Amino acid sequence: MVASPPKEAALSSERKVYDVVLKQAALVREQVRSKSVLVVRPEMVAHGSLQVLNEAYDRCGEVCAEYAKTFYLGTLLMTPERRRAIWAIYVWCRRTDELVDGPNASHITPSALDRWEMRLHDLFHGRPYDMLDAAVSDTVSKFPVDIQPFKDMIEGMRMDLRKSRYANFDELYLYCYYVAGTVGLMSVPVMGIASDSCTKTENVYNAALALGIANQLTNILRDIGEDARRGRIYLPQDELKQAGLSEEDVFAGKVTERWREFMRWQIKRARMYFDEAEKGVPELNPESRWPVWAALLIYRQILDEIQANDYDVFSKRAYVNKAKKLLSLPAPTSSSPLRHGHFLFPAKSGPPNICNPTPSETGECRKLAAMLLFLETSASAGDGGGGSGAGVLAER
Ligand SMILES: CC(C)=CCC/C(C)=C/CC/C(C)=C/CC/C(C)=C/[C@@H]1[C@@H](COP(=O)(O)OP(=O)(O)O)[C@]1(C)CC/C=C(\C)CC/C=C(\C)CCC=C(C)C
Ligand SMILES: [Mn+2]
Repeated sequence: MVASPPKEAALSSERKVYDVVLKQAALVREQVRSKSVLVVRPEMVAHGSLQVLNEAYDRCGEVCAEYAKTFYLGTLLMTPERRRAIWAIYVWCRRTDELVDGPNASHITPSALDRWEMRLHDLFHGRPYDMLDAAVSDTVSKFPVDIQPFKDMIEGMRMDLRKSRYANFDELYLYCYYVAGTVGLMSVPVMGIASDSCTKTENVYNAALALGIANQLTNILRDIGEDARRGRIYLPQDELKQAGLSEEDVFAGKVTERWREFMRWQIKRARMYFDEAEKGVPELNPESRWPVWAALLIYRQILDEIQANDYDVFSKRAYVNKAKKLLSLPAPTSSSPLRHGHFLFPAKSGPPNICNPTPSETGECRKLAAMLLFLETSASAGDGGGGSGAGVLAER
């Protein structure tokens, strides 16, 4: 993604990534303008394979429900077309992550990632390799999703293969863009931007990028102990040094006052990116706002849990239990939204009013009830993807 010839070498990662955001926003603006209103094209497959395609999407939904309860929870409120498109993108992202973070990761090589990128190119050109790829092929044929964020996520996996230390936040930011900011860029064309949105497209994409960065920074802070045990430290080396901390302190896993001070700053920065992301949610298609709010609210609570654990990310794994997930799905009153946590749900973008639902919101309430039921019955309280699991998605 980021070919930086010498003259651009001085550009910060945030600037380089923002150029990608501008390109993505321009692309989708052009595509939507050419279609005037984005019409999801009917199934472009012969009847026989329609059945296979539906099965493929169903499988994607099962994988998302199994590996990423928080994201799956969010998708239950989306329209069926959008929901299954996000499932397909989720599965592609999970399979990509599993190449370097799954049970077969020790065998992965740069050439295997090159082969994965060739498969990506094929599925974008209607030549899917297997049924899970076919769901992504169908998704990208219906929504103005560009290949660049997918290629950049693979670049993030190459970075994970060759790099286990990050000199400064600029390096870490680029990594977070590659593995997580890209998810936001992939998702916006499916989530859709509200027809009455008055903000620039790039502002929505920037918020999506910020949610990815915020999620990844949170994920890194949650997994410091786990990653250190694998010999990986994502925390910026210069910031550790400034805090009077060394790599040995990270490996020793002691919670000292210096460590607490260091973590307070890391958490504060992650929250700043969540704040940036919040600005974009009200600009999304109404049916996509709530899934993103739910994912944002629940994932951000991991930061609260890290603080509640007195910053002990070495012997404890911060997670949001089901009760707290349920509580974080606020239900604003009919007159005005409740003030929840750190922000007020602006009337036009808050979740469905489940106190005095209007007829249109009754449908939303049914969906919300489905979400709550899913939470109640879901086996574990895992957050996000809950790790790489049994590798059932490994590249075949
Ligand atoms: C409803 C919703 C948010 C849908 C997005 C679902 C989706 C496509 C998620 C893909 C996640 C994934 C598997 C990415 C592969 C790389 C990776 C593992 C990224 C990390 C995700 C969580 O991983 P996990 O919790 O499983 O961690 P471990 O593997 O156990 O260590 C990341 C932390 C990044 C996830 C990034 C996002 C979810 C960004 C989503 C952003 C949007 C949907 C944009 C919303 C739009 C606006 C305007 C805010
Ligand atoms: Mn992780």
